[in-house]
Amino acid sequence: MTAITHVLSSPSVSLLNVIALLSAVATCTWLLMVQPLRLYRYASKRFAIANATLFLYIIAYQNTSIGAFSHSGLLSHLSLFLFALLYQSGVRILFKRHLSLVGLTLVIALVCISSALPFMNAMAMPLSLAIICYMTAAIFFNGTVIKYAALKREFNTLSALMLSIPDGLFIGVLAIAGVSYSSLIFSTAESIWPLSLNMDIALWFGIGLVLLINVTAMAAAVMRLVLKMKFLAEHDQLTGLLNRRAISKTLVSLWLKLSSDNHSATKRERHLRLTKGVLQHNQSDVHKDNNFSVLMIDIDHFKQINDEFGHEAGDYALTFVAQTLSELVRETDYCARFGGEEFIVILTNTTHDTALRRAEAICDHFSKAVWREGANPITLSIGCETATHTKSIDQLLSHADDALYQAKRSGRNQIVAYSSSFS
Ligand SMILES: Nc1nc2c(ncn2[C@@H]2O[C@H](COP(=O)(O)OP(=O)(O)OP(=O)(O)O)[C@@H](O)[C@H]2O)c(=O)[nH]1
Repeated sequence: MTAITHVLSSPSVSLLNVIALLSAVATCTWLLMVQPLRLYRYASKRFAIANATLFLYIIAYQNTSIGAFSHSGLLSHLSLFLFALLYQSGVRILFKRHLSLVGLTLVIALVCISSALPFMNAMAMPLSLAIICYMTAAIFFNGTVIKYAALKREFNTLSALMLSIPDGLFIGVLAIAGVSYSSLIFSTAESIWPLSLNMDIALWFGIGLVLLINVTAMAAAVMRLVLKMKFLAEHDQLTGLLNRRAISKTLVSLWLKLSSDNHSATKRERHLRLTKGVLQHNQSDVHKDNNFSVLMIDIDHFKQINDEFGHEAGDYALTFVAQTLSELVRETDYCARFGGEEFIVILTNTTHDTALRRAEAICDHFSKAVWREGANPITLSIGCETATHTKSIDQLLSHADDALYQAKRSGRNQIVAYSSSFS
């Protein structure tokens, strides 16, 4: 406690105080604001402890100016190593990457051995500090690579780069410090900061880094959270397919592409077309490449599956159908669970005849597929309708639904194309 009071009250370490304050605020933010949300609980705990370690580093660091290569200097570098270790493990948890135990053990062993060296031979201090700096940089580098790769995959290169720059700078500083200590291994120089860098600039740099490293870690956590929430909002929990809400959005965007002049339309015109359809357009307005067809699919006698094998088996059957459908369609097509045991497939760039052939192939595949030993194959009834800009989305869906109803009425396990005679 006296050491903390000493750091905060000493006028000669005012910038250091700012870093101490920032790391304390960051610790509290992770603990008091992120932690209670029960999101990324383990990662935020690691980030909080990492910042607390940084606070410890500052307490140790303020003594290093008393004598170069003192034991408190060693402690300060060790606490920085601990900070990197905790920060990196927080990043790993956040991005769900497993720890390489062999690599970690090797790094920790190296640091432990090098920390013990100065106690046996005082001249070994620069070597010891150099190793700790390199190992700290290596640990940080590992975390940064994981963070960059994950953010690049989930978002884009620019976001990944922006959120990794502070980590990169920190690695650079550690590497420079390591090189400086290395150059002192065989010299008798006393300065602990051999580059004779202006101390104020170094401290301001430190303040910026602490701030940025925490802000970018929080930004990464928030971005991942938003992504997770978006995924949950758009996907069916049981099957993992798109849900009704998401497929409706997809239908709107496909429909807008289909309508050749949608770019020139006003918002109100577009809304009217989406809800009511456009009757006055001629066929030449339609982009051939933007054709799409809708297959409304329903599992036959699904209630019997539940009754005969239980609800869990029913759930498995739904997952089986979802997975098989996803495998049977192209990557450019869309597959969604529309509700209960009803699915919808959107076949992009597909004309009516091709859609019927592909629906036939789907039905065929299911009638032969084994989903459970001893159980009859699952059969599907499919209603098919192809989009035109003269139909609204509601009309398109209701036509596909009418066709599906017709398939059920005609005996199930078949495909029916919509015909105006149904209405
Ligand atoms: N296991 C399971 N069952 C579900 C789920 N959602 C809906 N169901 C069941 O699906 C069944 C649908 O039954 P029905 O609407 O009568 O349809 P069906 O038995 O498939 O008959 P047809 O559609 O006429 O061939 C109901 O028993 C629902 O309880 C689910 O998520 N899991």
